[in-house]
Amino acid sequence: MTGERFQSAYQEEEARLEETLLEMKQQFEHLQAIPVYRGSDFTEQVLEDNRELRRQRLKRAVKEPYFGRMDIQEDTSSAAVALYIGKQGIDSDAMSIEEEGFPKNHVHYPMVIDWRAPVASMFYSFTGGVEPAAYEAPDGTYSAEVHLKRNLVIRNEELQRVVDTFNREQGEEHVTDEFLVYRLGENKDNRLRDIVSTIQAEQDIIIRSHKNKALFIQGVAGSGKTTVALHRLAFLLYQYQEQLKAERMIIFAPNRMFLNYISDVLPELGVGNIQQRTFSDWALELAKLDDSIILTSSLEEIERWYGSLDARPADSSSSSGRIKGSLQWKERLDRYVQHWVEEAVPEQDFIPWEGAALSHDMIAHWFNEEYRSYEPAKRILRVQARIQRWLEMELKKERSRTLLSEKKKKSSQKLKTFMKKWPKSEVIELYKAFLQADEYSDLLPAKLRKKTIAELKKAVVQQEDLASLVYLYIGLNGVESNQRFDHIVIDEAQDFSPLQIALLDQLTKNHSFTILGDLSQGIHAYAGIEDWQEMMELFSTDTSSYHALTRSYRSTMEIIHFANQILERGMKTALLAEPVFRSGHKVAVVHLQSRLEEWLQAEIVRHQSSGYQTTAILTRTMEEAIDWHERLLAADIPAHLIQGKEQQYEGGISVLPVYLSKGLEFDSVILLHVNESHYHLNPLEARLLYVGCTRALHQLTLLVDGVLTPLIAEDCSDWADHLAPTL
Ligand SMILES: Nc1ncnc2c1ncn2[C@@H]1O[C@H](COP(=O)(O)OP(=O)(O)OP(=O)(O)O)[C@@H](O)[C@H]1O
Repeated sequence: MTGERFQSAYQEEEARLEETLLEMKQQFEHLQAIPVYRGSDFTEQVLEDNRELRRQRLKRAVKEPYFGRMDIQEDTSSAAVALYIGKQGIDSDAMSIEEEGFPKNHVHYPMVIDWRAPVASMFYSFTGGVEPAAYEAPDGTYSAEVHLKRNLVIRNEELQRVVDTFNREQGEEHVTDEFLVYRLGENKDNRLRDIVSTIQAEQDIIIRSHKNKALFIQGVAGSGKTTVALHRLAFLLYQYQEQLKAERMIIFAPNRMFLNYISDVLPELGVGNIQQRTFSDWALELAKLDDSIILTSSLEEIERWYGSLDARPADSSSSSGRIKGSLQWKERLDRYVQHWVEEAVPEQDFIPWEGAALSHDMIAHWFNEEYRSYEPAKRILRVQARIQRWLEMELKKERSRTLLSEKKKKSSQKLKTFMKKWPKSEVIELYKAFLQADEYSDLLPAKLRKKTIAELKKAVVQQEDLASLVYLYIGLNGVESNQRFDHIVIDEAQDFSPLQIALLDQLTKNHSFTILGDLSQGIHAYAGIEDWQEMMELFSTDTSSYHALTRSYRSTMEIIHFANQILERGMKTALLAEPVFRSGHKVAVVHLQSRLEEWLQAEIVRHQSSGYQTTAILTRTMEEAIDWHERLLAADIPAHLIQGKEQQYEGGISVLPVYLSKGLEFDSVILLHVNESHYHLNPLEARLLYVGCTRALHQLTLLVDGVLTPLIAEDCSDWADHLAPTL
C-alpha cells in the first residue's frame, strides 16, 4: 500500500487505535476504582471474579488490542461495518450503537471481537471473490459481503503496519499472501508463537472442528500442526466453556524440552492450566509404576538405533515395537483380560472347617452378578471381603470357646490358602503371564518374548512395553473420574502406536482427540505407524475425520523444494510439501574434504551476520554432536549442546543430532557430514535428512565431506548451489 491510500488508511487506523486505547484505559481505571470485594456474599464474589477477569483481560489486551479488521455488509439495506478482531473480545461500555452508526435493529458487535467468535471465522475463511462469505453461528448460518480485509501490526500500543490483503473497492479479487509472507520472513527466538493474525483457511477448519471427534491431521513439515493444535485448544475452551475445563485437557509431546518450546503459545492466547506431559511420565503415574519399575529412557531407545553409524534401524513393520503396539496385540490383551476375569474365581468351595462350606457357585455369583459393576481388581477385593465377613458370621455361631479358638486358627490358615488361589492383579506379573501364554502372545517370536520376560523379572521395562502394562492396568482397574480428559492432543503422533491411542480413547469423552503428525517424519521405524489407517480403524467414520495440511509455512521455497527431492529419491510414495511463495537464499551444498572446523566457524559467523537469532548445527550421531560442540566452545563460539534431557530450549547456536531436532525450528541450519556413509539411500534415512532440512526457516547449508549422499541429486541447481568452500 503506497502514497495517499497508505496515508489515509494509516491515519484512519491510528485514530481508531487511539479511540480504542482510550476506551480500554477508561474501563480499566473504572474497574480499578471499585474496591476489591473480600466478603462472603456469593453474588458479590461472582461479580468480583468477573471484574478481576475483565481487569486481567484489559491489561493483557492493551498492548496489542487487535490485529485485523474486516468490513462486512450483512444486507444491502445497511452500510458496511468495520469489525476489529483481537486475541480477546473487549466490549465497549461507552460507545453506543447510535454513536457507532449502526441502525437500531442492527446487531451490535463488540469493540474488539474475539478471534474465536463465529463472525471472526470469516476473517480466516474468506479467500476473495464477490460472492458473500458465510459463517456458522449457534443459531444458524449467516452470510455477509466482505469489503475489506486488513492486517494491522500494533506493538506496545503503537500502530506499526497496515496491510490490506483484500479491498473490494480497489477491485482486488483475491486475498493476497502479502502479510503472511511478511510474518513468515521474521526471525524466530527460542519459543513457538501464536499465529492468530494469519491463520490460514485450511488451518481454521481444523481449529474450529467440533469437539466430539477424533481429528487426524497429516501435515507436512512446517504446516503448522503443533501451532494449529494449540489454537484449537484455545478455540474449544471458548466455544464450549460450559462443558470443557482447561485442567482436564492434555497435550502429549515427545519430550520436556519440546513442551518448554511450545509453552508460550497458550498463555499468549489467554489459556492456562492445560496439562502438558510426555506419554511415559503420564503412563507411569496412572498405572502407579513410578517407583516399582525401571523404564528405559526413550533417548536410550533412539540412541540404540541412531547412536553410531553401524547401528541403523531396519525399516521394518515386523519390529517388536510395532507388534506390541498393533491392534492385533490389543485384541490379544483384551482376550487375556477377559480370560483372567472368567477364571478369577477359584474352582473350589471354601471349607474353613468340616461342616462349613461356602460354595464355589455362591462366590461366583457374588463375583459375576452382585459385584459386576465394579472393575475386576476391585471386584476381587469386594468378594474377598465378603468371604471374610461370611467366615466371621460362621465363627459367631460357635458357642464353645475351645472349639472357637480351634476353628479360628484352622480357618485363618484355610482362608490364606484360599485367597492365594485368586489371580494377582499386579500388572508386571500379569504381563509376564501373558507373554508366557502362547495362545495370547503368539504374535511375537518366542525369543523376543523370553527376552522381555527376563527384563521384567528385573523390573526393567522397555518403552515399547509401557502401553501394554497400562492397558492391562486399566483393563483390571478401570479409570477414576479425575483421571479422565475432556480433550487430548497428541503431537508427533506418527511415533505413537494404535495401542496407545486405544488406551487413551478409554480416558477421553466422545473420542475428543486432536491427533497430529507427519508420516514423512516417522524416524522411529521400530515403533509408530506407517499409515494413519492403522489408528483410524479404532473409530467409526462419524466419530473421526482426516485432514491433510500440505502447505508448509516454515521454510522458504528453496528449502522446501530441496527437502522434497530428498523424499522423492528416498521413498516410493512421498507426501510432498507445497511452499508459500516466500523466496530466500538458495540452499548451499558445500563440498569440502579438510579444514572443516575452520569452515564451520566461518559459516556460523556468516549465518549470524544475517541477523538470525537461532542457528542449529545438526549431526548424524550424538557422538559427533558432542565432538563438534567441544570444538566450537574451544573456538569461543557460544554453542549449546542438546542431548535430549534438557528441560529448556535456549535458542542461539545449538548443536544436536538430527533425530533430536524434530518439532523444533531454527532461523538457519547447518547439516554436517551429508555424505553417503552418513545418509544411505533408504526411506528411513531419507526421512531423517528431510527432518533436518525442514528445520530451517531462512537458510540451509549442507556440508559434504566425502561423497554426496545419494539422497541428494548432484544437479538440483534450481534450489541449491553446489559450492566450493569459502574459507
Ligand atoms: N498460518 C500461519 N501463519 C504464520 N505462521 C505460521 C502459520 N502456520 C504455521 N506457521 C509457522 O510455521 C512454523 C511451523 O509451525 P509448526 O511447528 O506448528 O509446524 P509443524 O507442522 O508442527 O512442523 P513440524 O512437523 O515440521 O515440526 C512455525 O514457525 C509457525 O509459527
